[in-house]
Amino acid sequence: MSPRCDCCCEHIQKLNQQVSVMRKEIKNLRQMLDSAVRAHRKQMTSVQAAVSKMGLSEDKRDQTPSSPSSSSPQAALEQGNIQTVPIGYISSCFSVKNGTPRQPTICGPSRAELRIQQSVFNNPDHALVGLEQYSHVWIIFLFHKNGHLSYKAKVKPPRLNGQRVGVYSTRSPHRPNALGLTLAKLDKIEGDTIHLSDIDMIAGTPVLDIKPYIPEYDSPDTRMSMDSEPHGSNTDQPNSASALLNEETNVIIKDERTEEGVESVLSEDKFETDHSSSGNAPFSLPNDLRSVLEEVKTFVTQDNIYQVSCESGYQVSDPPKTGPERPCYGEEAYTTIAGWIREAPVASLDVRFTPHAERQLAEFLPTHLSGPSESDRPRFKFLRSPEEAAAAIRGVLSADPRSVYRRTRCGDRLFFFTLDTADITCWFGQGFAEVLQVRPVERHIASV
Ligand SMILES: C[S@@+](CC[C@H](N)C(=O)[O-])C[C@H]1O[C@@H](n2cnc3c(N)ncnc32)[C@H](O)[C@@H]1O
Repeated sequence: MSPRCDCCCEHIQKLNQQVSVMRKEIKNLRQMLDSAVRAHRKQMTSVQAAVSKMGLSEDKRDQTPSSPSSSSPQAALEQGNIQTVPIGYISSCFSVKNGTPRQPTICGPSRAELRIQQSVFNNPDHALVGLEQYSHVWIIFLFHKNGHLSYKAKVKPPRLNGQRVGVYSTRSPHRPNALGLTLAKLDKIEGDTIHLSDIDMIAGTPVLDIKPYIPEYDSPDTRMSMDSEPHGSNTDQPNSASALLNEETNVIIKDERTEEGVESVLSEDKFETDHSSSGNAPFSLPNDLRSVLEEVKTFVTQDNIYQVSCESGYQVSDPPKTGPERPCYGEEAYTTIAGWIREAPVASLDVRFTPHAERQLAEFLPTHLSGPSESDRPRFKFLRSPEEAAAAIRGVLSADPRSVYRRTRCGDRLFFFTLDTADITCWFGQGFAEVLQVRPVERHIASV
């Protein structure tokens, strides 16, 4: 190889310098291009989100079969975008979120009224005709007091004491479409107004829909018992032992759902009453299986009802933190729920009243009583008596209504909530809540 001359070397050096400058420029250009692409993508995403919010998404518009004008109500409906119109607003014994039961079954005497708006129907009372035949109704409503509309994929249910689970495995109010669903007791209907109890909605809650609760449609265990009605004669019936177990499992589910005592649910009376009350013929077992049924009953009414192994055909208890066991036979045989619903890490509390609080509560007049001499006494608007109010307070407090933060960080602070026309003050100790004061809410005294 011939030796390089000086000028060649110099030239090569210059070229190398130029190459390295160009490399740097290329690198810079790449970086600029990358960030421009990122910015563009971001912009596109937000534009797409805005477009789909308006119901004008390109993809979806192409899929619309009958191509109605994209801004028509029909197109909006087909794209899943509807303008909701509340059919009415809840008046209830809970005025603020604090102290409102987290689920309707927590506090039986919780009461509410719902008046159907005339702006929705010319004759709102017509829309309620026939509903009086049902004992319970589903109320679909908006969590209108969610404050900020933010939501997260994982939430911390208060009963899980800080543990996180997917929002769709909970009844959290904070969800993309702030819709609530409550199964309420239908007390009576007066014209355009429905009177409810067992509710967990605050006053002013906009209601979007009402549907009758029909166990045969809404409750898997009832669906099973309908299927099993013709057991005595049906040749397609499953073998008798498994039919028996299936039926019995239904009984267990009823117990879990209603949280009634095991004994009461497993009694023959209750079993038959449940069926007859839902309009079905009473379920009857072949005689030779009755003794087996008795054995099964004795077995499941033992303390370990939820710890029976799958081999015996019963549902295994779901320990907190683990997923539910699947049914051992026939998927539809019974429902399963997350273990923490039944066995939450947050224990229920004993509730007590100080003598002072008891006296204050007794001062409240039952709703139906009035008289000039007693006009200075506070009166409930929804609750029927001080006893009913005491039961409601017990229901609310025994479920520990505090947020996880309050419970863990400032457990010794006083807790205030309003129930109907009473302001309640209480405090929490280890395993209990004590009501210290029950005072009338000023504004209600003035308006009654
Ligand atoms: C956990 S949610 C459950 C509601 C319903 N049963 C459900 O499963 O969709 C019940 C809680 O929502 C809150 N809440 C009730 N009405 C509300 C409203 N209109 N806006 C915002 N939060 C409400 C109260 O704090 C109540 O304790």
